[in-house]
Amino acid sequence: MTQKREKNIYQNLSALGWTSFFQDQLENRHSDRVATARVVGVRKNSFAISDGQTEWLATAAGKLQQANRRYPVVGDWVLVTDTVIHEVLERKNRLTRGAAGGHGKLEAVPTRQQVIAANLDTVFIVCGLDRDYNLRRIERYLTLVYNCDLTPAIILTKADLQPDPEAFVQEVETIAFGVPVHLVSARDATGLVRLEETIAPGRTITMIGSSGAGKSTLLNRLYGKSVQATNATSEKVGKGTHTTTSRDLIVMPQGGMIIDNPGIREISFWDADKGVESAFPEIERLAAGCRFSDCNHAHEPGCRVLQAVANGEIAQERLDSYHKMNRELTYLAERQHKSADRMEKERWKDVALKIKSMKKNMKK
Ligand SMILES: Nc1nc2c(ncn2[C@@H]2O[C@H](COP(=O)(O)OP(=O)(O)OP(=O)(O)O)[C@@H](O)[C@H]2O)c(=O)[nH]1
Ligand SMILES: [Zn+2]
Repeated sequence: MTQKREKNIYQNLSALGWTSFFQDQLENRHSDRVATARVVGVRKNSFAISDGQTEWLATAAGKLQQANRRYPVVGDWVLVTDTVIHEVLERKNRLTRGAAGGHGKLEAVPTRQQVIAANLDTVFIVCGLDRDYNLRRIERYLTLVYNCDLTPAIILTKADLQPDPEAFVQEVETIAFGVPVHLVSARDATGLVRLEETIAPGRTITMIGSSGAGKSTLLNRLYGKSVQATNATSEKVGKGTHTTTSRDLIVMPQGGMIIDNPGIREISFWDADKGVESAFPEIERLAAGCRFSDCNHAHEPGCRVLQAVANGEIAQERLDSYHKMNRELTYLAERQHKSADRMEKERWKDVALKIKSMKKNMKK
């Protein structure tokens, strides 16, 4: 490959978020037939991929279906020959949640993970200032994002529907602890300029929030024209249906990229390592002052957290929410440890059986 062509390719890819983290993975395996591309859309049986200049459809090689292989999701960097993806590069990070398990119940335990998007710089937690507004749900989203080791920003949409939208910002800030809270309206363009700064060239953002929170509308507004179908434009299809069906990565005129996700009804956790510390820093800080170092902040004497609830420093709902998520994450972590243990035991049982049959054969 000529140096000039290589430089051009690199420029196109870096506009899509390509960095040395991915480049390093290509060491020693350069082939002219293999191209690198980013997954920008997930269709039923294929993937839309782009190298920053051309976009085309590709399918995943059969071997990627194996359980221990990475299967492409939107935002992934892949190695592709013509229209076949045969490898998904290691991810810088990913947004995952638990899937399946009981329905409707928040505390239902998920049985497998669902990677929503990969290689992200910021996650927009989008919440409408209408019936969608729910402080406890924002807390849950924050916990989900922190547990995936990602950077959140909170976007409150539909500011135009409230006479005093700033009051909501103040309330959200009491649980956000330094996470930026943006107030926007797609009606009168409130807050859009400030938001644009976060969509800097090469950066990837994904939006999560319930159906109808205003994600697609916001994306269209930021883009300057309609690139994503919204509930309003597809109303004839029927109410209550999700408008966003594919998770598309859209390159914005601001230079960055936004991934619009279909509304998430159930926010089940999958990554549990981080616990709830990051999302409830004030409770963790107070907990250090409890009389017992293993205090559960339930009914123990000398509990600093319960004291704070009693004197109004911390809302009861906030503590309830803390307990609930803590229970979920602890249970999930234990279960994942157990199944990892079980897999390890089964592996050794296999090895022992193989040795036994080898010995038997040697004796013959
Ligand atoms: N008044 C007002 N309405 C808005 C605003 N943003 C979105 N809406 C309305 O809210 C409804 C839902 O907006 P969408 O953008 O489709 O919501 P979504 O989050 O993308 O929904 P899904 O694609 O189902 O996840 C539509 O009727 C929009 O017109 C806003 O800033 N102000
Ligand atoms: Zn305590």
